[in-house]
Formats: sequence, C-alpha cells, structure tokens
Amino acid sequence: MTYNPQQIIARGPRLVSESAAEAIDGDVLLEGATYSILEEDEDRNIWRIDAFPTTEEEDARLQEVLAGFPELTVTADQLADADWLAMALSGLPPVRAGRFFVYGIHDRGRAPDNTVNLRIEAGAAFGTGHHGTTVGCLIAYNDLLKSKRFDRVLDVGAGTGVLAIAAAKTGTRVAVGTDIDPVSVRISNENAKLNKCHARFVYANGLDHRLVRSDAPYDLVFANILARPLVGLSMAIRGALKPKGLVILSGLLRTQERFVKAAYHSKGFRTVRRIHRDAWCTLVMQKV
Ligand SMILES: C[S@@+](CC[C@H](N)C(=O)[O-])C[C@H]1O[C@@H](n2cnc3c(N)ncnc32)[C@H](O)[C@@H]1O
Repeated sequence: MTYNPQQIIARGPRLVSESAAEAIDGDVLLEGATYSILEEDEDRNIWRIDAFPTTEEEDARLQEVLAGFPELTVTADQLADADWLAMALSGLPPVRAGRFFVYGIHDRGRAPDNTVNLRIEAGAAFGTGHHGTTVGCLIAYNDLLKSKRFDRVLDVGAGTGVLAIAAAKTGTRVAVGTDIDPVSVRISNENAKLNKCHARFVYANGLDHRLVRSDAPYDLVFANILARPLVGLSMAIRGALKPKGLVILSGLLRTQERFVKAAYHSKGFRTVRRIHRDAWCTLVMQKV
C-alpha cells in the first residue's frame, strides 16, 4: 500500500520538546526519520517538532514516541498541495539564510545592516522563509551569487514572491514570478512594493503566460512546487532557459530526489548541487 506522506507536529515547552527529540534520536526504529525542532513562541515558551515520516511504520513509531510526552500537543497533517498554506504561519521569527534576512512586520526596524533584507508578509500565501524548501532555495541561490550574477530570473510557484524578490534585490534586472493561486499573486505583488523592487508576478499555470514568454530566455529559474509538477514542467523549464542556464528545484521530499533527478537528466540537465533540509531536498541543475 502506498504511504501518504504526513507532517507530524508536536508543540510544548522547551524541556519536554528537547526530551522528545532525544527520544526520537535514540530510537532504533527511527534511525532514518527526519525531524526539526525550533522555538515557535519565545514569550510563551512553546517549542515545536516537525517530523516527516516516509513509511507507515515510521509514522506509527513517531506517534508512539511522542505519545510518551503527554505535555506535547501532537497533530498530523497530510502533505498535500492544500497544506502548503497551512505551513505559512505568520508572526514567526526572522530567518537568516546566507546573506538573506527574511522578516515580517513584527521585526520591522530590527533588520541588520550587512544582510539583504526581505520584508515578507505571507497572509494566505506560502513562503515566510521558515520552510525547509524555501531556505534550501535561498541557500542555493546565495551560494551561486558568490561567483555569478543572474540578469533574468523566473520564479515558478512564487507564493509570497520571496525568491523573485531576493533576485530583484541582488542585481537581477528582470524578475518574474507565476502562481496558480490568485491570492498569492496579489500578495507577491504587494511584497514587491514593500521591498521597493521591480519583481512582477502573474497568475499562470507553470510557465504558461505571455509575460513569461516575452521575458525569456532566463539565466535562472526557481521552482519550489511538489515533485510531480516539477517533473511535468521539466521540458517547459528547459525551453525557457538560456544555454547553461540553471534551475533551482525544491518542494520534493528526499525520497523523491531520484525520481526528479532522473526526469531532469533525461531532458538534458546535469546535477550541480543537492541540499537536504529536514525531509526536503533542493536541487541545483544546469541545462547542458
Ligand atoms: C511551496 S510554495 C513555494 C512558495 C515560494 N516560492 C517559496 O519558495 O517559499 C508553492 C507555490 O506554488 C504554487 N503552485 C503550485 N502549482 C503550481 C503551478 N502549476 N503553477 C504555478 N504555481 C503553482 C502554489 O500555489 C504555491 O504558492
């Protein structure tokens, strides 16, 4: 039977959450399990464990271990498209990823002087910068910037627009983003204004928009969606890139890495880099 991946979330005080994390680490049945632990609310001493089981057995065992800590509130959500929105929590602490500092209204005025500061209001869109898939993209992009500049950048599945805005604030002349969610398109355009940058966002399925075609070919494409749509878009992404252009793919689970890589290799891409973050994988691939 196929396992439907879920995200298990456990919230509770710091000491209890840390003990639960230690129990996961020490459990022989959970050797391969991936989870993260972070402080969610400093004032209320709420910590949070996010676990991403990949099999029924791992799922059941994680639930069992967490049930041993009654002070934790444990919930589980299916990792489906609709849940991207649920992950876009507001009021979270700022995130630092390489040179980028992603922050919301709560931290206005607290952005450092030596970082590229991205003011992102998520509302109902995905992409506060807290999610492993977004952080993976920002880190990959940060490291590419050490030796390259990208004149034209496309962000497929822009969410809050965080990635195209990061590009527009680091020398990219043309930064375009698409999303199939009209609310995300509105929020991205608002975020571009908040950041006083020229990134533009349009409502489109994948790359299917006049503006995306007229601004092509691109030096770099970001696509942080799910594994299947990433595979479905591989030809269109290839067609939109300049020769030797790069694509940063995210939104796939580590268990889906081989499937996505195989699809891109068969379309004439080579893998440049892979980043693992929680259960997630980010791939940097080059058109050859
Ligand atoms: C995981 S979020 C990524 C948001 C942002 N780029 C980030 O890195 O934080 C995925 C976004 O892709 C959008 N999306 C899903 N399928 C899409 C498609 N076929 N074409 C365009 N956008 C899509 C969703 O609406 C969602 O906003």
